[in-house]
Parts: sequence; C-alpha cells; structure tokens
Amino acid sequence: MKIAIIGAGNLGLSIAKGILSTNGATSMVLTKRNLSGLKEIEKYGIVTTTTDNREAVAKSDILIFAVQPGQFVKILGEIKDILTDKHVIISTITGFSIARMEEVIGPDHYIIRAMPNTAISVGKSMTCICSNEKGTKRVDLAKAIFNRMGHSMQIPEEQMQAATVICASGIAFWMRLIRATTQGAIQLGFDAKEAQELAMHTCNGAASLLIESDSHPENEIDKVTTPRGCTISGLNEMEHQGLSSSLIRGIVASFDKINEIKKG
Ligand SMILES: NC(=O)C1=CN([C@@H]2O[C@H](COP(=O)(O)OP(=O)(O)OC[C@H]3O[C@@H](n4cnc5c(N)ncnc54)[C@H](OP(=O)(O)O)[C@@H]3O)[C@@H](O)[C@H]2O)C=CC1
Ligand SMILES: O=C(O)[C@@H]1CCC=N1
Repeated sequence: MKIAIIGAGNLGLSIAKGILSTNGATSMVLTKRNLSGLKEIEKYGIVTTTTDNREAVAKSDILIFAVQPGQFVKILGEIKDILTDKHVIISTITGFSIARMEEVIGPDHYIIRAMPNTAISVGKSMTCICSNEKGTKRVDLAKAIFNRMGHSMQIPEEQMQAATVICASGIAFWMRLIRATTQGAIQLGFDAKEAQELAMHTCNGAASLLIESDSHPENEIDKVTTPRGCTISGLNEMEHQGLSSSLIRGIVASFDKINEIKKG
C-alpha cells in the first residue's frame, strides 16, 4: 500500500509510526509545512517527507488527512484536480463532514472519515469509521488498515462527534484516571515510578479482562468486592463523591463543546 499522510503533526505522526511498526505500507510520504520535526522518521527506508501535498498525492493510493479543520478546505482545493479513482481519501479531521468534503472535491471519490486516537502509535487505537456512498466499497480496506493498529468499528456519520469524545478525547480522560490512581498509590507509600507502573498495568488488566472474556464490568467488580471488605468501602466512597456521575457529566460537557465548535 502506498500511503500519504497529509499533515504529520501529533496524530499524523502517530498514525505513521503505527503503520511503520506493523509493516503496513510499501511506501509512505509525509507532508508538513515545516519538516524539521520529521528527521527521526525519515530514517525508515520507505518514508519520504515533503512540503508538496500534490507530490504526496501523485505518489500514493491511500491519502490520510490529519491537518487542523481550518486548513483542510485549502488543501483539498490544491489537490482535487489530481485525484483519480485509485485514491482512497481518509479524513481524521474532527467535525469535518463528508458533505463538506464532497462540496470541494465532488461525490465521485472513495471518502472515509476515521476517528482514531493517539494510541495508534503503539498499535492500540480504537478507531471509528464511516464513509460516503462510493466509499462503502473501501470501508473494509480502511478497517484493515486501522485494525493493524488496534480495533475499529464502522458507525453512522451522525455518531462521529460522540465517537470523538469517547475514543479520541477518551485517551485524556483515562490518562487522568491513571494519574489520580498513581497519586493515591504514592500516598500509600509507593514511589512515583512504582505507583505509575502499578496504576497503568492494573488499568490494562481491567480492560483486557473485558476484551478477552467478553464480560461486563459489574461481573468483574462482583468478583473483587469481598463482603465488608476494602474494595466495596473504597468503591462506595468514590461513588458518594460522584465518580460515575462526574465521568458522565464530563463526557456530556465534551460532547456539548464539540457540537458548539461544529456550529461555529
Ligand atoms: N490529537 C488527537 O488525538 C486527534 C486529533 N484528531 C484530528 O486530527 C487533526 C490533526 O490533529 P493534531 O495532529 O492534533 O494537529 P497538529 O496541529 O499537531 O497537526 C496538524 C499538522 O498539519 C500540518 N499542516 C498544516 N498545514 C499544512 C499544509 N498546508 N500541508 C501539509 N501539512 C500541513 C501541520 O504542520 P506544519 O505547521 O509544519 O505544516 C501540523 O503538523 C485535527 O483535525 C484533529 O481534530 C482526530 C483524532 C484524535
Ligand atoms: O480536543 C479536541 O478538540 C481534539 C478532538 C479530539 C482530540 N482532540
């Protein structure tokens, strides 16, 4: 697969690393206006970097766009006359609808929207995918690309905003939970490095229990909560302090904000 990543910033570079670490491309062109941050990745033989988006498009079949929303229309306008039927256009751009893309380049292209998260750089992204009508023929290809770097799910386009909050912003939410657990562990006597190790591997184990046994969180909680034991005491205190409620409210606030940004 010949892949171009247009906009090799935080997310674009994470995607590039994920693809490279799973040998998911035969060639890769990364674009940016300022190439100075790409020296490290240029060491991979199959990677070239350029400021010229047209060159990247001409050399590639799969085009992954990871620029900021305000930069996207201009870039699509620059490259639309060299798009052909070989190209699959994958946009990771938050809040940028397929209809808006079609307004610039027309509907006769394979257009996919993908919402990955930064865990793509370590092959653990949860990526949601939707497409335009023509793009339905390339959804399996897009899923195959993202499944090499984690897990993917096809969803209706109207759920993309919600998926952004749960999966992309979700990385930040889970990081804060891991950090809070780390702070608790330090207070209980572990040094900072040990505390983080305990917190992150326990988090990983909890998610793996659900993923690998197809279980429900409450089933797993029942197995840990000894009657009159320490787990239920801690858990109930967390709930008295609003743990579940604050998470749900945070998710909804994030969703309200993303809808506000979209309207703006
Ligand atoms: N960060 C995340 O977790 C997620 C982000 N997203 C979405 O992905 C997109 C990118 O986000 P993020 O990576 O955080 O943003 P960044 O600002 O880090 O990356 C955007 C990149 O685009 C480059 N760029 C700007 N203009 C051009 C141009 N004309 N041609 C080529 N490259 C250009 C910029 O580099 P330079 O200035 O050097 O040109 C920059 O490296 C956003 O739309 C965001 O909403 C989606 C899911 C998750
Ligand atoms: O915080 C944001 O608005 C973007 C969208 C998802 C991740 N970062």
